Amino acid sequence: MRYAQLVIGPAGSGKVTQFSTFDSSSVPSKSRFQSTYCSALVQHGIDAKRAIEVVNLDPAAEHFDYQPMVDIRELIHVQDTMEDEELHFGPNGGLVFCIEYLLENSDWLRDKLGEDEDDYILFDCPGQIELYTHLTAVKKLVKQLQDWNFNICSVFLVDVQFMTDGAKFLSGTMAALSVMVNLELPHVNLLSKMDLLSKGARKRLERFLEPDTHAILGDIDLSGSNAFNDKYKKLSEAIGGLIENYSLVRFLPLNLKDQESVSDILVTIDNVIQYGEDQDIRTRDFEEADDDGD
Ligand SMILES: Nc1nc2c(ncn2[C@@H]2O[C@H](COP(=O)(O)OP(=O)(O)OP(=O)(O)O)[C@@H](O)[C@H]2O)c(=O)[nH]1
Ligand SMILES: [Mg+2]
Repeated sequence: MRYAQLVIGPAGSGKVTQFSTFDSSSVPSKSRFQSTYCSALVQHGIDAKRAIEVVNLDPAAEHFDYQPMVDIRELIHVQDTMEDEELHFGPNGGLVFCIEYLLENSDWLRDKLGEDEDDYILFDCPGQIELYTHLTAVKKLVKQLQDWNFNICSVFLVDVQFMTDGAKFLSGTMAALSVMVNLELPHVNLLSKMDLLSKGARKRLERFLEPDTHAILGDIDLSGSNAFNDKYKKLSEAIGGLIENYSLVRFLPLNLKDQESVSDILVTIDNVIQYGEDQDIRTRDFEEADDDGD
């Protein structure tokens, strides 16, 4: 088995692009702040003597100091699709084309990934939300990875600054739900950039973290009765009910400045993709044998 996180989320949510604060040759340091999810996880892995690799699937990524294990830009760059005489894509169509091109050339990816057992890989994806909410290319890519023995889960990052009031929280939740329904993968939602919230904002957010629709709806201003408000209220309640009844969408706060937060998230995701279970079984067997006096 191999293990993978598909790291997705809107542009700027903090998935990876900048590795500028990351220096892979440096000594482990618990205090240095890693500015994005992937770099924080890689650094956490180094501190814990655990190999966590990154594969760059963002064909528009500019530059990073860190060398990813595989880089889609070696196969195709979004610039290629925009400058090509026939294709002439804009940046968004170009991104979609690149992911489809990767699918058509999946042998390239398979060879690059190799076949090492127990690899643990973060796939950094582009921040174009349509790729996850309704297009099929990423879904097909996931299927490929599963065929190549990857236990994979999607990790959806949302910038917490866009989630601090009821209405925003509902819309972020709906985005997460669309991704979950489309990808059909084990799924973890993260609120990134927790370090940027004030104490007050953090407190307000806490009410939303356990899915309590009343808290969320109470936060939406529906005072004053008019035709729009009445309809809007009904709609919000219906959406709230959907979220509550299915208990589907939960968000975990991620604070990259807090090592404990990073390690809690990693443990949660490891459980989801069953990373480490084989090792556990092996230890347990060993302990049982020991009890028998062997
Ligand atoms: N303070 C703070 N800043 C963060 C955090 N995570 C990311 N950032 C910053 O947010 C900005 C956007 O982060 P990126 O990693 O480029 O975002 P992305 O999700 O990869 O975006 P796309 O590649 O456009 O899809 C960068 O300037 C990061 O340094 C965080 O946890 N805290
Ligand atoms: Mg990025």
